[in-house]
Amino acid sequence: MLPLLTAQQIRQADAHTVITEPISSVNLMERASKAFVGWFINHFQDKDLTIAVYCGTGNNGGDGLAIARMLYDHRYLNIDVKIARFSDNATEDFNTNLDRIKNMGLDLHELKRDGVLPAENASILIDALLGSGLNKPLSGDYEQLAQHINALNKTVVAVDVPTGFLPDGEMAADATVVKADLVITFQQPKLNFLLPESAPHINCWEVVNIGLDEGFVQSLESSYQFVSEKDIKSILKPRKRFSNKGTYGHALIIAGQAKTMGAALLSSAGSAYAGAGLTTACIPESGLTALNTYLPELMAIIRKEGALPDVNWEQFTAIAIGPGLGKDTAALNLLTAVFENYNKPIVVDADALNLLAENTSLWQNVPEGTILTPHMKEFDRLFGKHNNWWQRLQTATKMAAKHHICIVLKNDYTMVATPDGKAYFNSTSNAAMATGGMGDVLTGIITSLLAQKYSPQDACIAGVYLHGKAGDELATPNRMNVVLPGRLAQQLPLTMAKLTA
Ligand SMILES: NC(=O)C1=CN([C@@H]2O[C@H](COP(=O)(O)OP(=O)(O)OC[C@H]3O[C@@H](n4cnc5c(N)ncnc54)[C@H](O)[C@@H]3O)[C@@H](O)[C@H]2O)[C@H](O)CC1
Ligand SMILES: [K+]
Repeated sequence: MLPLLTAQQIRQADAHTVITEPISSVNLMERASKAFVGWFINHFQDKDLTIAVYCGTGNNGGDGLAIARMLYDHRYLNIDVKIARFSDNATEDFNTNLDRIKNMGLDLHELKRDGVLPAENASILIDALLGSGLNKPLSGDYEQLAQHINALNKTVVAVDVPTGFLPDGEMAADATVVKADLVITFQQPKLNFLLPESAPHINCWEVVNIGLDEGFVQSLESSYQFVSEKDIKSILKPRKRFSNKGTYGHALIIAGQAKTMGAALLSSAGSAYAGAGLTTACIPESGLTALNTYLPELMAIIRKEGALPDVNWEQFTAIAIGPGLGKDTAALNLLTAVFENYNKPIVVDADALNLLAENTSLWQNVPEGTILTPHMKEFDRLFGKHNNWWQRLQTATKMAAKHHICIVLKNDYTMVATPDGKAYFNSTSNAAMATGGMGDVLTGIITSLLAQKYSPQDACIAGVYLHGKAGDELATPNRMNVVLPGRLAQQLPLTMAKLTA
């Protein structure tokens, strides 16, 4: 796992590295700038590019000066450096880099506090005005300059963090931020890059390693982790020789109404293709033909109107409830019965989440390790209205700890909050997957992994990763505009085989 640190923790790691490596802070700046330049020149290979580097007078600006110098050394000769002298303060490393760049033959301009905005002929702008040191929203000269840069509509590459973007914490919805086509960020993605509020400000980001002390970073025991393929490979267990269907558990999916059988079929397919030994769908009688036709490998328990189905709860190694279930009394009775009769973790999705939100007394019977899989609206129905995703992240970790459950809060970087108060951000999935039924398949996958005896935490982290990875494998090489959930389910055996090989 890659620990995701707050800006304050990154500063600590920075200071620690300077002392223990040891390396001077200006050399750490040199290393960071070199890493930026390495990525930049690989992707912008035309040395005739006209580049303007906008520098503040803090360390982000110091990076900007070092980057300009290094690009010039790499024979990018059309470089113009603009220094925003909006503050009387400058850091020592900024000043050192200013001394280094003077007399190199580059164009250096100073922008004063007089509000005159600079003309701009360059095609690429490097934003090194402010970075992770941002301590208040942009105002005055910085805000005007950021608005001016945005109005130019040029390609912007930001150093570490776009100017005005808060790396972590609650950011005002109307904050002025330099809009970056690309952010080349140091050491790790900043937490707010992973939240939807970043969408208007950041088109994409890349991480470059600047060699902060790994041991120290791990010792900070960050509450936030970024999940990588390596982590999933260590979670997933290959299927064994001499195993049989009993080895891989029996999942029960309680889902669907006459009109919403698709949700039951897709979640059951997710479970079957993710490898549960047996998958039984608990569905209304009207859905039986559809079930048998769609996937004959599935088994059925029929729900008759007005009666609870006769279920031998203990025969199932995992149970999911919710997709397409509806919110009528029958659905509520079923959910109540599941909570009362089954004391192992239960996957609660869709309508079952809404029922839980409306019937808070149900909470007392929620088994430990239970997994909730809400999207944003379901999450807010459960836990109250939130104004932004930072708030949702805090609530998710708090509620997961309070109720000893896992909460899978779905989005581009789906976060899994766990009973120990941590949050794991997923790194797979793509916009082609934004289509109805995708969440049903995810519920099936997580239930399947739970049935196969993965812990609730591992089932969530690996399930979310596999779901996104299967979607990536389909969408990315084929440049597919949309990936349908049923097709994604069929991809799972291949995705899982590659990760367990
Ligand atoms: N470990 C690392 O990741 C390294 C990071 N480097 C670079 O350093 C910056 C952070 O530098 P810092 O000097 O702390 O802050 P900034 O340059 O972002 O800001 C300078 C200064 O500006 C003031 N300020 C903050 N907010 C505002 C505002 N809204 N309006 C006006 N002024 C503001 C405040 O006083 C700040 O201190 C990081 O992003 C990297 O680019 C190192 O180069 C290598 C190690
Ligand atoms: K910046």
